[in-house]
Amino acid sequence: MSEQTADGTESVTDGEKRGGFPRFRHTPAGPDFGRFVEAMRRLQDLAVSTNVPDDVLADIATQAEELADRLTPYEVPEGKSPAGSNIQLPGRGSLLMLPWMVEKFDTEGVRSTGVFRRYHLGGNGAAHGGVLPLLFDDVFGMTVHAGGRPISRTGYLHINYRAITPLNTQLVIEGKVDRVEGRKTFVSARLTDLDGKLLADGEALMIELLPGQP
Ligand SMILES: CCCCC/C=C\C/C=C\C/C=C\C/C=C\CCCC(=O)SCCNC(=O)CCNC(=O)[C@H](O)C(C)(C)COP(=O)(O)OP(=O)(O)OC[C@H]1O[C@@H](n2cnc3c(N)ncnc32)[C@H](O)[C@@H]1OP(=O)(O)O
Repeated sequence: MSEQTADGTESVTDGEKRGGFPRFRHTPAGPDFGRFVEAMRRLQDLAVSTNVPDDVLADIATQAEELADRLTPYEVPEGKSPAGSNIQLPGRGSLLMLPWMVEKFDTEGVRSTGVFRRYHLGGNGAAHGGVLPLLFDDVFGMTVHAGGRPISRTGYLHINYRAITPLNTQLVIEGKVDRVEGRKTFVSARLTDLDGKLLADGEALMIELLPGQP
Protein backbone atom coordinates (compact mmCIF):
# COMPACT_ATOMS: atom_id res chain seq x y z
CA MET A 1 0.00 0.00 0.00
CA SER A 2 1.26 3.48 -0.79
CA GLU A 3 0.04 7.04 -0.50
CA GLN A 4 1.09 10.49 -1.70
CA THR A 5 2.47 12.73 1.00
CA ALA A 6 2.09 16.52 1.15
CA ASP A 7 5.38 17.09 -0.67
CA GLY A 8 4.34 14.80 -3.52
CA THR A 9 6.56 11.94 -2.46
CA GLU A 10 5.30 8.50 -1.59
CA SER A 11 5.29 6.74 1.72
CA VAL A 12 4.82 3.01 1.67
CA THR A 13 4.36 0.12 3.98
CA ASP A 14 7.16 -2.39 4.47
CA GLY A 15 7.57 -5.00 1.79
CA GLU A 16 6.08 -3.07 -1.12
CA LYS A 17 8.40 -3.16 -4.10
CA ARG A 18 8.62 -2.11 -7.73
CA GLY A 19 10.39 -4.95 -9.48
CA GLY A 20 12.70 -6.21 -6.77
CA PHE A 21 13.51 -2.64 -5.82
CA PRO A 22 12.01 -1.10 -2.71
CA ARG A 23 9.98 2.03 -3.35
CA PHE A 24 11.94 5.17 -2.65
CA ARG A 25 10.72 5.86 0.87
CA HIS A 26 10.43 9.23 2.51
CA THR A 27 11.62 9.38 6.10
CA PRO A 28 11.16 12.98 7.28
CA ALA A 29 14.22 14.75 8.64
CA GLY A 30 13.92 16.24 12.14
CA PRO A 31 14.86 19.87 12.84
CA ASP A 32 18.55 19.13 13.53
CA PHE A 33 19.20 16.57 10.81
CA GLY A 34 20.35 19.13 8.19
CA ARG A 35 22.66 20.68 10.76
CA PHE A 36 24.09 17.27 11.61
CA VAL A 37 24.79 16.43 7.95
CA GLU A 38 26.44 19.81 7.33
CA ALA A 39 28.66 19.29 10.39
CA MET A 40 29.64 15.89 9.00
CA ARG A 41 30.44 17.52 5.66
CA ARG A 42 32.69 20.05 7.41
CA LEU A 43 34.45 17.13 9.07
CA GLN A 44 34.94 15.49 5.67
CA ASP A 45 36.37 18.73 4.25
CA LEU A 46 38.70 19.07 7.23
CA ALA A 47 39.72 15.41 7.20
CA VAL A 48 41.26 15.92 3.75
CA SER A 49 42.61 19.43 4.27
CA THR A 50 44.37 19.43 7.66
CA ASN A 51 47.72 18.23 8.90
CA VAL A 52 47.17 17.74 12.62
CA PRO A 53 50.03 17.11 15.12
CA ASP A 54 50.05 13.53 16.38
CA ASP A 55 49.24 14.37 20.01
CA VAL A 56 46.19 16.44 18.98
CA LEU A 57 45.10 13.84 16.45
CA ALA A 58 45.12 11.06 19.03
CA ASP A 59 42.55 13.01 21.04
CA ILE A 60 40.47 13.86 17.96
CA ALA A 61 40.50 10.21 16.83
CA THR A 62 39.17 9.20 20.25
CA GLN A 63 36.40 11.82 19.94
CA ALA A 64 35.54 10.57 16.44
CA GLU A 65 35.33 7.01 17.74
CA GLU A 66 33.10 8.16 20.60
CA LEU A 67 30.80 9.96 18.16
CA ALA A 68 30.53 6.84 16.00
CA ASP A 69 29.79 4.79 19.12
CA ARG A 70 26.95 7.20 20.00
CA LEU A 71 25.42 6.87 16.54
CA THR A 72 25.72 3.10 16.22
CA PRO A 73 22.67 2.17 18.37
CA TYR A 74 20.47 4.15 15.96
CA GLU A 75 21.41 2.24 12.78
CA VAL A 76 18.34 1.39 10.68
CA PRO A 77 17.74 -0.55 7.44
CA GLU A 78 17.66 1.05 3.97
CA GLY A 79 14.73 3.44 3.57
CA LYS A 80 14.36 4.13 7.29
CA SER A 81 16.96 6.89 7.58
CA PRO A 82 16.22 10.51 6.61
CA ALA A 83 19.42 10.40 4.52
CA GLY A 84 18.59 10.50 0.81
CA SER A 85 14.86 11.18 0.72
CA ASN A 86 14.68 14.77 1.98
CA ILE A 87 14.77 16.81 -1.19
CA GLN A 88 14.64 20.10 0.79
CA LEU A 89 18.16 19.39 2.14
CA PRO A 90 21.48 19.57 0.26
CA GLY A 91 22.14 16.19 -1.33
CA ARG A 92 18.67 15.13 -0.15
CA GLY A 93 20.31 14.77 3.28
CA SER A 94 22.70 12.05 2.14
CA LEU A 95 26.37 12.49 2.97
CA LEU A 96 27.26 10.38 -0.08
CA MET A 97 25.62 12.82 -2.47
CA LEU A 98 26.97 16.18 -3.51
CA PRO A 99 25.54 18.85 -1.16
CA TRP A 100 23.50 20.41 -3.94
CA MET A 101 19.95 21.77 -3.80
CA VAL A 102 17.25 20.56 -6.17
CA GLU A 103 15.58 23.67 -7.63
CA LYS A 104 13.39 22.04 -10.25
CA PHE A 105 11.89 18.56 -10.25
CA ASP A 106 9.18 17.99 -12.84
CA THR A 107 8.38 16.22 -16.09
CA GLU A 108 10.50 18.74 -18.02
CA GLY A 109 13.57 17.77 -16.04
CA VAL A 110 15.64 18.42 -12.96
CA ARG A 111 17.86 21.35 -12.08
CA SER A 112 20.23 21.30 -9.14
CA THR A 113 22.75 23.89 -7.95
CA GLY A 114 25.68 23.82 -5.57
CA VAL A 115 29.43 23.78 -5.16
CA PHE A 116 32.14 21.18 -5.11
CA ARG A 117 33.98 21.51 -1.80
CA ARG A 118 37.48 20.75 -0.56
CA TYR A 119 36.41 17.15 0.08
CA HIS A 120 35.82 16.81 -3.69
CA LEU A 121 39.30 18.02 -4.71
CA GLY A 122 41.02 16.06 -7.44
CA GLY A 123 44.13 18.04 -8.25
CA ASN A 124 45.29 21.56 -8.93
CA GLY A 125 42.12 23.16 -7.55
CA ALA A 126 39.75 21.14 -9.73
CA ALA A 127 37.00 18.73 -8.72
CA HIS A 128 37.97 15.04 -8.82
CA GLY A 129 36.85 13.44 -12.09
CA GLY A 130 35.17 10.66 -10.14
CA VAL A 131 32.69 12.90 -8.34
CA LEU A 132 31.15 14.22 -11.55
CA PRO A 133 29.63 10.84 -12.50
CA LEU A 134 28.18 10.66 -8.97
CA LEU A 135 26.49 14.03 -9.52
CA PHE A 136 25.28 13.08 -13.00
CA ASP A 137 24.05 9.61 -11.96
CA ASP A 138 22.05 11.06 -9.10
CA VAL A 139 20.55 13.76 -11.34
CA PHE A 140 19.69 11.10 -13.90
CA GLY A 141 17.99 9.01 -11.22
CA MET A 142 15.95 12.02 -10.16
CA THR A 143 15.20 12.95 -13.78
CA VAL A 144 13.73 9.51 -14.42
CA HIS A 145 11.74 9.73 -11.19
CA ALA A 146 10.54 13.29 -11.92
CA GLY A 147 9.58 12.23 -15.43
CA GLY A 148 7.20 9.65 -14.01
CA ARG A 149 9.19 6.76 -15.45
CA PRO A 150 9.33 3.44 -13.58
CA ILE A 151 12.15 2.69 -11.17
CA SER A 152 15.24 2.17 -13.30
CA ARG A 153 18.90 1.40 -13.01
CA THR A 154 21.74 2.96 -14.90
CA GLY A 155 22.78 0.79 -17.86
CA TYR A 156 25.54 3.13 -18.96
CA LEU A 157 26.71 6.61 -18.08
CA HIS A 158 28.93 8.71 -20.32
CA ILE A 159 30.56 11.94 -19.20
CA ASN A 160 32.43 14.45 -21.38
CA TYR A 161 34.77 16.63 -19.33
CA ARG A 162 34.71 19.89 -21.31
CA ALA A 163 36.55 22.22 -18.92
CA ILE A 164 38.14 22.17 -15.47
CA THR A 165 35.40 22.06 -12.84
CA PRO A 166 36.34 24.49 -10.04
CA LEU A 167 35.81 24.05 -6.31
CA ASN A 168 33.84 26.51 -4.16
CA THR A 169 32.08 28.00 -7.17
CA GLN A 170 28.32 27.97 -7.60
CA LEU A 171 27.42 25.64 -10.48
CA VAL A 172 24.24 24.29 -12.03
CA ILE A 173 23.32 20.95 -13.55
CA GLU A 174 20.21 20.37 -15.65
CA GLY A 175 18.98 16.92 -16.65
CA LYS A 176 16.18 15.87 -18.96
CA VAL A 177 14.63 12.84 -20.58
CA ASP A 178 15.58 12.72 -24.26
CA ARG A 179 13.54 9.72 -25.36
CA VAL A 180 11.86 6.55 -24.17
CA GLU A 181 12.04 3.19 -25.92
CA GLY A 182 10.13 0.55 -24.00
CA ARG A 183 12.07 -0.15 -20.82
CA LYS A 184 14.82 2.24 -21.85
CA THR A 185 14.91 5.90 -20.87
CA PHE A 186 17.66 7.95 -22.49
CA VAL A 187 18.64 10.97 -20.43
CA SER A 188 21.18 13.77 -20.72
CA ALA A 189 22.50 16.58 -18.55
CA ARG A 190 24.76 19.64 -18.69
CA LEU A 191 26.94 21.04 -15.92
CA THR A 192 27.69 24.76 -16.28
CA ASP A 193 28.85 27.70 -14.23
CA LEU A 194 26.51 30.62 -13.60
CA ASP A 195 27.76 32.37 -16.76
CA GLY A 196 26.64 29.36 -18.77
CA LYS A 197 30.13 28.03 -19.44
CA LEU A 198 29.89 24.31 -20.16
CA LEU A 199 32.06 22.25 -17.80
CA ALA A 200 30.74 18.76 -18.51
CA ASP A 201 27.88 17.08 -20.25
CA GLY A 202 26.68 13.52 -20.12
CA GLU A 203 24.13 11.00 -21.20
CA ALA A 204 22.89 7.78 -19.75
CA LEU A 205 20.63 4.85 -20.39
CA MET A 206 18.28 4.12 -17.51
CA ILE A 207 16.64 0.68 -17.75
CA GLU A 208 13.33 -0.15 -16.12
CA LEU A 209 13.65 -3.10 -13.79
CA LEU A 210 11.64 -6.23 -14.44
CA PRO A 211 9.68 -7.85 -11.60
CA GLY A 212 12.12 -9.41 -9.16
CA GLN A 213 15.22 -7.61 -10.43
CA PRO A 214 17.22 -6.15 -7.55
C1 LIG B 1 9.81 8.95 -1.70
C2 LIG B 1 10.68 10.07 -1.35
C3 LIG B 1 11.45 10.67 -2.46
C4 LIG B 1 12.05 11.93 -2.05
C5 LIG B 1 13.32 12.15 -2.75
C6 LIG B 1 13.05 12.72 -4.02
C7 LIG B 1 13.63 12.37 -5.10
C8 LIG B 1 14.48 11.20 -5.24
C9 LIG B 1 14.00 10.48 -6.45
C10 LIG B 1 14.55 9.49 -7.01
C11 LIG B 1 15.74 8.85 -6.61
C12 LIG B 1 16.83 9.64 -7.08
C13 LIG B 1 17.94 9.23 -7.33
C14 LIG B 1 18.26 7.85 -7.31
C15 LIG B 1 19.67 7.85 -7.39
C16 LIG B 1 20.36 7.38 -8.35
C17 LIG B 1 19.91 6.43 -9.38
C18 LIG B 1 21.13 5.70 -9.72
C19 LIG B 1 20.79 4.42 -10.35
C20 LIG B 1 21.97 3.58 -10.33
O1 LIG B 1 23.06 4.02 -10.28
S1 LIG B 1 21.74 1.93 -10.34
C21 LIG B 1 23.37 1.32 -10.02
C22 LIG B 1 24.20 1.11 -11.27
N1 LIG B 1 23.56 0.22 -12.19
C23 LIG B 1 23.47 -1.09 -12.00
O2 LIG B 1 23.91 -1.61 -11.00
C24 LIG B 1 22.78 -1.88 -13.10
C25 LIG B 1 23.32 -3.30 -13.16
N2 LIG B 1 22.71 -3.97 -14.29
C26 LIG B 1 21.55 -4.62 -14.19
O3 LIG B 1 20.99 -4.79 -13.11
C27 LIG B 1 20.95 -5.11 -15.47
O4 LIG B 1 21.85 -4.92 -16.52
C28 LIG B 1 19.62 -4.39 -15.80
C29 LIG B 1 18.54 -4.87 -14.82
C30 LIG B 1 19.79 -2.86 -15.73
C31 LIG B 1 19.18 -4.75 -17.21
O5 LIG B 1 19.29 -6.16 -17.36
P1 LIG B 1 18.17 -6.99 -18.14
O6 LIG B 1 18.72 -8.36 -18.31
O7 LIG B 1 16.86 -6.84 -17.48
O8 LIG B 1 18.03 -6.22 -19.50
P2 LIG B 1 18.91 -6.31 -20.82
O9 LIG B 1 20.34 -6.59 -20.54
O10 LIG B 1 18.18 -7.21 -21.78
O11 LIG B 1 18.82 -4.80 -21.34
C32 LIG B 1 17.56 -4.21 -21.66
C33 LIG B 1 17.80 -3.32 -22.86
O12 LIG B 1 18.83 -2.37 -22.55
C34 LIG B 1 19.95 -2.52 -23.43
N3 LIG B 1 21.19 -2.32 -22.68
C35 LIG B 1 21.49 -2.80 -21.46
N4 LIG B 1 22.68 -2.38 -21.07
C36 LIG B 1 23.13 -1.59 -22.05
C37 LIG B 1 24.31 -0.83 -22.22
N5 LIG B 1 25.26 -0.80 -21.28
N6 LIG B 1 24.46 -0.14 -23.37
C38 LIG B 1 23.48 -0.15 -24.31
N7 LIG B 1 22.34 -0.83 -24.21
C39 LIG B 1 22.19 -1.53 -23.09
C40 LIG B 1 19.83 -3.93 -23.95
O13 LIG B 1 20.48 -4.04 -25.22
C41 LIG B 1 18.33 -4.07 -24.08
O14 LIG B 1 17.90 -3.35 -25.20
P3 LIG B 1 16.75 -3.93 -26.17
O15 LIG B 1 15.58 -4.26 -25.28
O16 LIG B 1 16.47 -2.84 -27.15
O17 LIG B 1 17.35 -5.14 -26.78
